Amino acid sequence: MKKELRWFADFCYFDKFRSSYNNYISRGGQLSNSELELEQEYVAMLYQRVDELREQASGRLTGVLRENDGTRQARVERESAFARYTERVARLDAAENGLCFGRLDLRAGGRHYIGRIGILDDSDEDADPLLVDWRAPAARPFYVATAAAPEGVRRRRHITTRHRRVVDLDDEILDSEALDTAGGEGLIGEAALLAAVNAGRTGRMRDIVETLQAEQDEIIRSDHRGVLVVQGGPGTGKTAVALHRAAYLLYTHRRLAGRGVLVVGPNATFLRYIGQVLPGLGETNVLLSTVGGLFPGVEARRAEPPAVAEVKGRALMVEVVAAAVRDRQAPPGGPVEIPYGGEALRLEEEDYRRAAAVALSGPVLHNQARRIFVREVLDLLTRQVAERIEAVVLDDGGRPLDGGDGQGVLGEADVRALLAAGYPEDLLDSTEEARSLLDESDLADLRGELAASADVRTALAELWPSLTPQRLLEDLFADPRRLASAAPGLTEEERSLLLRAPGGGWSPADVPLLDEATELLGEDDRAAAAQAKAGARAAAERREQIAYARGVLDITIGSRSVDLQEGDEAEILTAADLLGEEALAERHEVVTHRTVAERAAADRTWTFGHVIVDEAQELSAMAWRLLMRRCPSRSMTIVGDVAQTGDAAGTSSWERVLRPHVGDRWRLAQLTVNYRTPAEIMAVAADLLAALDPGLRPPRSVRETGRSPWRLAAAPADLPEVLAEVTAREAAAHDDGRLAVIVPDARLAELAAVVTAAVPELAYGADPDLERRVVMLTVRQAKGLEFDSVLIADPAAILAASPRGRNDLYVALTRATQRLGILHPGPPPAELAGPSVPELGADRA
Ligand SMILES: Nc1ncnc2c1ncn2[C@@H]1O[C@H](COP(=O)(O)OP(=O)(O)OP(=O)(O)O)[C@@H](O)[C@H]1O
Repeated sequence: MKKELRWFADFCYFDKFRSSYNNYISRGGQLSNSELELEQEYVAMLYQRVDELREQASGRLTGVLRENDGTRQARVERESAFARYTERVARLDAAENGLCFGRLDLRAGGRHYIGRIGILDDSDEDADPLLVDWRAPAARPFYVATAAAPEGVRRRRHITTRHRRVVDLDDEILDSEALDTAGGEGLIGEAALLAAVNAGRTGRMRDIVETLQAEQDEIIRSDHRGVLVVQGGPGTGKTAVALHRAAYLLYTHRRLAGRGVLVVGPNATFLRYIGQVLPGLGETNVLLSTVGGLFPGVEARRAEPPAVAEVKGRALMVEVVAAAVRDRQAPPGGPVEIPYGGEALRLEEEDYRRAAAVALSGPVLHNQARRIFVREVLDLLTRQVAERIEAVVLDDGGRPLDGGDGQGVLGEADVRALLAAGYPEDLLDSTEEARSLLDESDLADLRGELAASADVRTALAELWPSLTPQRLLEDLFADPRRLASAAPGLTEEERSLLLRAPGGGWSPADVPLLDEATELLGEDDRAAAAQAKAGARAAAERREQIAYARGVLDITIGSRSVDLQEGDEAEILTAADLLGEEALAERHEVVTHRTVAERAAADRTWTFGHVIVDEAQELSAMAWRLLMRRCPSRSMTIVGDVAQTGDAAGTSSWERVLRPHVGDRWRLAQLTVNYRTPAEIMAVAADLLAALDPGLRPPRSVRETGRSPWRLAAAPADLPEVLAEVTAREAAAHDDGRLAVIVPDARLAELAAVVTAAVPELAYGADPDLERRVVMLTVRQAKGLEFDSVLIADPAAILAASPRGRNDLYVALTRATQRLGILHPGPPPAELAGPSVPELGADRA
């Protein structure tokens, strides 16, 4: 048997694929050369068309940049044309690899070629497209048609290309008659899938448009309205499906592009891992973020113990934050004296209550209410000062006192008294009669003086502070009394977990609290101060625009083949001079040049057209509140696996998570096939899952590898050295794949130090580089990722580290696409002592 066929047989042990192997063999394992050539011709024609389209779009882009009509209207039009052509070029670029990957031969005659983008036949408007976008309805049968339900398709062909060359064809005949006449030519589509899932990992997730499976396609194309929960075991393609759904929705509902799609993932490493998938599909109106990244201006880098994050994530924190705000509006507990004009003004508690009641009588937030409160208190203080003035210059009957000349005009003594009482000097100049001192405009001036007084301002700031969410939380966490008052529902011990000195930055679990606080506080007074800085910002923006313009020139002129006219070249090559960065910047001055994703990232109040949440089981109740605010339409796709929940604040029930926000108005879709983890490894994970919850069923693996996972015991003291040696051996034995060593949180630093000595290329740390061949991760870091080979060190410590230890170990066990080894100090944990993971002989150690 030929080597390739043996390789193929390796992957065809599994029953589901034995038939496709047999079919391949019965075809003689031969590809028809003439078929290959025909497809090559067609694919070459498609690439040529793409090249033409790209040239056209680049030429138009250059044209847009050369226009210099300075009217606002022209600038707006230019901006929109610029965005359109830039996006078009990006889409065409993104489609370069695997432009065309399928063909459907229809029972009714005719055929569709399926690819990454749609290409129309310009020469004949009525003709079928030359290439059908994978998201178009006409492409759907490519993913869902079966022999039993062929959807009008006679033959489905997978076309594999490499660098514009067709290298393989796989046909599936979906018509039983054709199957007979074709002499047993049968179902071979799975070969492309198996080739994809068996391919070596690169540290970057790939798109799966060429091999999407029916259950995945159904989810991707399902209605975008409402909340869709996609539950599936490890490796079932939840992340892949979520990302392809984003691409599908943006293609199908173009207006979504204006508001963008938010994709939320568990950490920065994961976001980098999936970061290429959507741009690779030509979609850019997507913001990838963690929950911690969704509060502009705050970088949530602070590390804190899981127990602290768990308390911060509880739904009860809604009340705590609200109470913390209310406490900042509490009466002072007695009269307040405010120095003014050499004497003290006095604010009774009752006065405070009255002002506060007025301030809070409408639907206003703390900082808006403050403005009303300040107005009320200033009115009150103004009256007090006025009364004092009157007491100085009026007699008991309200008549002016004799100023010394018997005419009722203020005398020197009166003026001195008024000045001492804080009455402004300039008002006294033209005054003849005390009563006239206190008309409306005088009172307004008097009020203005009060408002400007430093003492009055200090008192007001204490009575009703203008608060940023940061200050509210810092004050709250720094003061046990404030915490006790705001969080009576927490135990003493839980409150002490929240205590910390001000400063030191913010943690991811703080971000939903900051967001919650902002909702109650509203804009603080610093917004006004910020406006004063607007001038400086405008200048900075202008600099940014100029830098941008320079970038535009570089991109459009330097790196792209543009549609040059005769003699244009010299001109365009000096376009920076011709247009000038300044001039170009000006053209972009009125309308923003930032992408939807950039604008959304900078704006806390931005609401997205659709929100996708990955590893959604990990999110706390507070994080859900934040996300729901970002998506008032509740058009959401939530993907996760409640059996993989590791975060103490996470959930084991979608119902519990969603009920407060959407009641029972959500749909559940399930993914059942595991594309990542081979059956041998999944058997180990299944034992653990049964221990976790006998009701849970692991997903069915799509393949076997014929390789059993193994475990190896080490003396506890030797574990680091043994791990280093095993890692080095494993890395050397499979030098073309990615290897991950998954370790307990608490041992990362210690084990990394020893393993690095043996494997210097090891990546580890807060945000490790997944493209390195060998990486050491905690379970939390490994969540959502996958590697060709995985070593797990000290599983007992992973189990013991948290109440969700079994979930964590389940995650660790299901990261490998090929090989799994487990290194345990002393005897193995009971969960791993079964026959599915045999102990390695001493010779392998
Ligand atoms: N239809 C498919 N064709 C090819 N590869 C696929 C397909 N579906 C899934 N895969 C691959 O299977 C692997 C697992 O997919 P993915 O990471 O999306 O699973 P997941 O359900 O999110 O896993 P986990 O819950 O463990 O994070 C990925 O490499 C993905 O590309």
